Amino acid sequence: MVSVAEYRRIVAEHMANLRRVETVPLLDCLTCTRLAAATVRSEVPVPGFANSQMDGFAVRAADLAPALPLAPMIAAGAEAPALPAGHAAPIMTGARLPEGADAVVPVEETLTGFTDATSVTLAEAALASTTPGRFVRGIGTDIAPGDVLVREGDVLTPARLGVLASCGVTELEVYAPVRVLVVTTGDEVVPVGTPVTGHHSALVHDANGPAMSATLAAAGAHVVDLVHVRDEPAALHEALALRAGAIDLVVSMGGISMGQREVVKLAAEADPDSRMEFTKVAMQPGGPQGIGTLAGVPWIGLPGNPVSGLVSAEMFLRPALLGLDPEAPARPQSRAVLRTSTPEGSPAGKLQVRRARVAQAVQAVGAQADGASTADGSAGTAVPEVSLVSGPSSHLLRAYAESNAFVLVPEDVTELRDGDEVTVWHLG
Ligand SMILES: Nc1nc2c(c(=O)[nH]1)N[C@H]1C(S)=C(S)[C@@H](COP(=O)(O)OP(=O)(O)OC[C@H]3O[C@@H](n4cnc5c(N)ncnc54)[C@H](O)[C@@H]3O)O[C@H]1N2
Ligand code: MOO
Repeated sequence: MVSVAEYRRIVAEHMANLRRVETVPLLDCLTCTRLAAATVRSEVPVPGFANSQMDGFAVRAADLAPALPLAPMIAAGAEAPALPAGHAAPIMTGARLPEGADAVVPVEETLTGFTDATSVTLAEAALASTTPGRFVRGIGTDIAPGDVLVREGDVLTPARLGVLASCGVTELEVYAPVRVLVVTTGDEVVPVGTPVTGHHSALVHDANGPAMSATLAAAGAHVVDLVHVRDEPAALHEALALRAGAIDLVVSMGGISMGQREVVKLAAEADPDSRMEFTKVAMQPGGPQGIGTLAGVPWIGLPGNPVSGLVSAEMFLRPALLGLDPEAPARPQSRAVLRTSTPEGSPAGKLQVRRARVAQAVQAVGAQADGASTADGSAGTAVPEVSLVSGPSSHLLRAYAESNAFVLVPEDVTELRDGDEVTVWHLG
């Protein structure tokens, strides 16, 4: 049996071989998860010019007087003629600060507002508080030339895309999305839209296909296609032959365990060039796993039970697609206090991954027993409480959908009780 840590390294290595770099327009990175393939530094300062933080009046702080004659108005995007000494210029948010001005008085701190065309009368607050730099956004205060905008491996989040755009970056090097074929298996599985009802029905709707495709896409993969194959190895080879050259990886679900009709295992046996390893990982759920090359394509074979597949993707595939350090937690990790009405078991020698909910309300550790706050008035260190959502079985997909966290029960822990401190991964 392979440990979870070891298998995570194996999957990371397998997936690292699939990475290709491409240069793409920034505007092609908006709708899917993309990873920067190189560090990008700014060549310019942002803001590129000193500008007003408020709608108001550009002034020189040293020239302040209860009433100031007006210079022409400066709109955002317009040129800003120099401010004559002892004057104020109406100025809009984002407009360039004129030469000679060093502060802005917001319109709310004037008695005349924008109504008087010839002068502005300042309120006491403006006279008392206006110092050089007040309500001015200086050159380079957000980004200085040479600042790192994104690092290799960074996800291009909305804010990072905005930062790149604000520096005028039009294209950049990213990792090409891994082109994945998602394969679901099993004679009992039918696509959504096909009825499964009836007295003798032994059919189930395909839950894995949509759930796994969405999981992979959210981690930056390009799901080229989703196909279902019956429990016939020839059908699997056929599906592959049809897509040869168009995919980098197959992620299959099901057909890898101990039965008599395990289609992925049988297809691997029928392919003399296949280099698939079928193994058991010391994890529950998600024990059976397959990895290697089948029909000439890199392959990850996940277990068919819907929760097993999704937990496997969370533990192994998502981190590898995102290029996360295999030694570090793949989600924000914290300790939490377990709340459970009955003791819960966990298999010895396996990492149990329980689906759970972290409460919004947090327990104030260090707060006094009567609920009063600590001597310094703070509420103490916040430790969240966590409750398990349903049992450990891997068909409980709805419970997974209701969860926002995993509780990771280590290999040497066989029982969980109310009040135990546990390790939690916070899912997105
Ligand atoms: N004798 C043993 N039997 C099993 C073992 C074992 O160690 N010894 N392991 C169990 C565990 S744990 C798992 S997990 C499963 C994995 O089996 P497979 O990967 O071969 O998956 P299947 O048998 O094809 O399917 C399992 C289960 O999931 C349902 N399923 C499959 N595909 C879908 C889909 N697309 N949508 C919804 N549900 C799906 C399928 O109907 C089965 O109920 O093996 C155990 N057995
Ligand atoms: O490992 Mo199976 O994935 O427990 O259900």
